[in-house]
Formats: sequence, structure tokens, C-alpha cells
Amino acid sequence: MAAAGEVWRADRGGTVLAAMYQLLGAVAALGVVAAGKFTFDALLTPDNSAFGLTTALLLLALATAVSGSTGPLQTQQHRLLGERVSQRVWDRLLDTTARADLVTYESTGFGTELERIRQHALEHPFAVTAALLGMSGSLVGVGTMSVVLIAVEPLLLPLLLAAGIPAVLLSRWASRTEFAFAHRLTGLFRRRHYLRELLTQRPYAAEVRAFDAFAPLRSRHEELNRAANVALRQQVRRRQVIAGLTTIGVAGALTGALLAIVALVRNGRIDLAEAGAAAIAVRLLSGQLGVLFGSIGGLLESAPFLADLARFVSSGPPPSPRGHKRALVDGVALRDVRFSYPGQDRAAVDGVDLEIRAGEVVALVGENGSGKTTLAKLVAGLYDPAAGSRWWDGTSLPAADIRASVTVIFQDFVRYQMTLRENITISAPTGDAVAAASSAGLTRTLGALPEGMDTMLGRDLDEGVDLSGGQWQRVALARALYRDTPLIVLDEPAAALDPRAEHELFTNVRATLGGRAALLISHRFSSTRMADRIYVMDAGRVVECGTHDELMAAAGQYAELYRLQSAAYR
Ligand SMILES: Nc1ncnc2c1ncn2[C@@H]1O[C@H](COP(=O)(O)OP(=O)(O)OP(=O)(O)O)[C@@H](O)[C@H]1O
Repeated sequence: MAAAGEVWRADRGGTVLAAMYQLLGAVAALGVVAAGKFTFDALLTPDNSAFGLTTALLLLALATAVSGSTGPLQTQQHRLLGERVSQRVWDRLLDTTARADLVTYESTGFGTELERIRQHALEHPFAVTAALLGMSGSLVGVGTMSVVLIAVEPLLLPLLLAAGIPAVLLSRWASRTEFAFAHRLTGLFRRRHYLRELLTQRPYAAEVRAFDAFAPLRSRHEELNRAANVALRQQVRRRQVIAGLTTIGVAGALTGALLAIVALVRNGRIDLAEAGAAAIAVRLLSGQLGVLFGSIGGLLESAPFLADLARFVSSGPPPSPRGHKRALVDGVALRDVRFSYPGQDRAAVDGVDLEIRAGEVVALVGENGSGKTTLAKLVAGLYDPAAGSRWWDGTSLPAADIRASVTVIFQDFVRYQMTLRENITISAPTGDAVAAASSAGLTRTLGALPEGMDTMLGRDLDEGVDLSGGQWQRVALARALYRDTPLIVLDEPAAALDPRAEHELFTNVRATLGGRAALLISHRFSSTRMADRIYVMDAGRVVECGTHDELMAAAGQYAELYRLQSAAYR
């Protein structure tokens, strides 16, 4: 019923129209039986017939034509309704993903679940409605045909209805096997989808070719295809057996009813005209019963998928209110902060103290995997600390407010396949994109673009202009500056910049930041030496902290790494 509610809310007019087509089909089927009876009457007992043969035949033709045309009308109406329902369910799904925090999103379980819902549950609300519509239409049909049959011979009806009981039980069995099959294969389909992306999508094309990886990836894809075929074949066999058993039951009931009609004629209990009408009614009734039991089966089959969808969309925290951007007067501080990724024993950040005062540039350095990006996500409110505290001007703010007040450029920032303007203004469309572009050093790039700010970037969707890695990095910087928050986190902001551009960025970083505070993550010690304070991380902990000169004088890990790096340039 909940699924029917979804469909009703998605398109009320469309649902009413679909129901009307269904009703028309059932009424037309009744018309076929009645017109058939009139035709037999006109042929066999013309004196007692209500209509002449020509009129009866015309009525039969009309009823048959209407009955035949409702099918295609319904099919097209269902297409429209199906799209509206899919849009509505997608909206619910997007609401759920919007609520999910980053930690949930990054856990593999969430991804698998989301994929299962995307693959299966989305189509089911509509399947349920189609089944309900089918059921309502066929119930009218079954009712009217039953009246006709009872008038001829009441015994015929239970004979046909009895065939439905095994059909419904078999549907339940089919539904269980189908849900178990979907559950089992989601992981496989996800892996196969990923390989298909690697083998077909532009961002991967260069590396896949450079590493000659196409053939090995293709053979992994074929392995998954083979595994999918084995599993699918088993499932199809199960369904074929179930369908076969159902058909045998229905055919048995139909044959029994027709034999009973023959016996009734032989015994002289009904005349030939009644027998003809009863035969048509039995045939039509068994068709309507097929639709009815099929619909019940469809409902049963969809039930576990819908329960899955309902559980998913109601899972997770309630929608958090939009965060408010705060000014930063004093500074941000983390005290004894700890954070572990789900399922990991070791803490990625373990008892860290960190301070960024308003307008300061603070650097975070350390070896790969030492916890710098994780700490940056804690500072930016993307993760909440499992222990310890996070302070903004001495108050503990909700994570949403922190996210609204801190901007992060990640190492693997997004290259939006949109215009340059949209790339910069993604956070809010009204603002001075040109000023942000010029602060990020994009003036020359902008001048060379055919349509300036409105040039499409990237070549994945439309025929856009592709930028170099360094130019994309400046676009990401422009996006961060445009958002205009009092604190910016820059994770390796110069990785793709040429030496001159990198030098310019870091020597002018304070002017570029325009008074904003920054947390700068970099492996290049030459870039971070100008920072007001440098934190050195190792295995999730801060092991040293101070200015460049203080850390060099301390002759610890920083001094060692700094010397190693400068020796490489000598
Ligand atoms: N999404 C994740 N799920 C589970 N573990 C993670 C996740 N991201 C990072 N880690 C683990 O947390 C630890 C710290 O990772 P983090 O990315 O913070 O290091 P980093 O210092 O930024 O490294 P790099 O210099 O290579 O960018 C690593 O051991 C890493 O394996």
C-alpha cells in the first residue's frame, strides 16, 4: 500500500488514467462475452435472439477492438507513470544520500546497499502499482465473468479458482528466491560495473593504455560475466520450474472447466448457445485469473525489495539544518582529538592538539599515511572526533556550522564537467567569479578560453575545452577563494603547478588568502617553511610543532626530512 501511495503522489492524474484503461479493458472483456452470446443466439435460435446476426457481429467486433486496444494504451500510460515514479523514488534516495555523513558514505557497506537499491528497489514501487492496477482491473473482470459462469453452471467457478491457490504459493517461493539472488549478486555487479567504467570512460583511457591493462582488465570482466551467467542460469531455471508448475495448474483447471461444459451439453443441462458463451467466459476468466494471480505474485515478489527501500530511505540521521557561516575572530583549536575509521583498530588521528589562529597560515607535514588528510577533515567538520573537542572562537559549534565556515580543496579535487563559471561558483551561483579566478592566477587561462567564463570545461560530456592539471588546480583554488570562508584547508594545493607557479603561490599565499586563515598540507618543505607554525605528524600523532627555525634548531624529524629534501636539490 505504501508503494501505491508513492505512485499516487508521483502522478495523480496519470494513476487515474491508468486505472480507467484497466477498467475499460475489463468492461470490454465482458462485452466480448455478451456479444458472443448474442452471436450464438442469432445463429442457433434466431427467433429468441435479442439482436440480428449483423448487429451481434458488429457488437462483437467493437467489443473485441476495444478490448484489444486497451493493452497498448495501458502500456504507454505505464511508461509515463513509471518515469514519474522513478523520479520520485530517486528524490527520496537523494534525500537519504544527502543526509548521510562522510564516514557513512565512505564505508563499503553503504555503497553496496546503495547499489542494490539502485539496481532493484527503484523499479518495484511501480511494479507494485502496475500489479495493483492489474489486480483491480482483473477483479472487475473476474467478478463479471463469474456472474456469467454462475448463471450457466455454478460448479465451473470453484474449479477455476482452485487453480489460483498453488499459483499464489508458487509466487511466494519465486519472490524469496529473487530477493536472495539480488542480495547475492550485488557485489559482483558492482565490481563488473567498475571494470566497465575503467574500460570505457575517458578519465581512465590514458593510464589503462599506458599500462597495457586493457586485456587483463577485460579478462577479469569476462570472469565476472561467467560467474554472473552461472548464477543467473540457476535463478532462471528456478523461475522456469515455478512458471511451468503454475502453467500446468492453470491449464489443468481450464481443461477441467471445458470438459465440464462438454459434459453439461451432453447431459442436456445447457444448450449450445449457453455452452458457447460459457466457453468464451471460461477462456476470458482464466485469462483474468492469470492476471489476478500474476498481480498477487508481483506484489509478493516486490515486498522484500520495497521493505529494503523503505528501510534505506528511513535510515541515517534526520536531515541536519543548514549550517551558518561564522566569522573567525580568535581561532580554531582541537584538543586531544582522536578518530578511527569504521572497522579499523588503529586510530588514524590519535590524541592531537592543533591550533589555527585567525589569519594564520599553519602547515601540516608528515609521511604518507601519517593522518594529515584525516586531521584536515576533522578541522573542516567533515568527520566528528570520537574523543576530544573542537573549538571555534572558544565555542563548540555544530559540524554543519563548521562545514559552512571552512573550505577544503582536496588532493583529488573534482573536475566538474561544467563551465568555468559553474566550476568556481558551485557553492552559490551569485558572486564575483572573475575576481576569484584572478586571485587564483587564472587571468591568462581565462583570456585564452573561447567563451571566457562560460566556456565548457572537460570533454566527458560535451565538446568542452580540457585544461592542464595545473590549470584545473587553479580552478579548484578559485572555487575555494570564491566561497570566502575565514578558514581554508589546502591539501597539496601545488602538486600540479609548475615551479614558477608554485613559487608564486607560496610567496604570495597571504595576499592570495586575503586575511583568511589556512591549513596547508604539503610534502614540499620549501613551500611550508613560511608558515606561522608547522605541525609534524607521525602515525596519527603530532610529534613536533613550531616555526621552521625552531624545528630546525630542535634537530628532530622535521629537520631530518627537510635536509633530505634540500639535499636532493643540490
Ligand atoms: N576512508 C578511509 N577508510 C579507512 N581508512 C582510511 C581512510 N582514509 C584514510 N585511511 C587510513 O588512515 C590513515 C591516515 O590516512 P590519511 O589519508 O589521513 O594520511 P595522509 O597523512 O594524508 O597521507 P598522504 O600523505 O599519503 O596523503 C592511513 O593509515 C589510511 O590507510
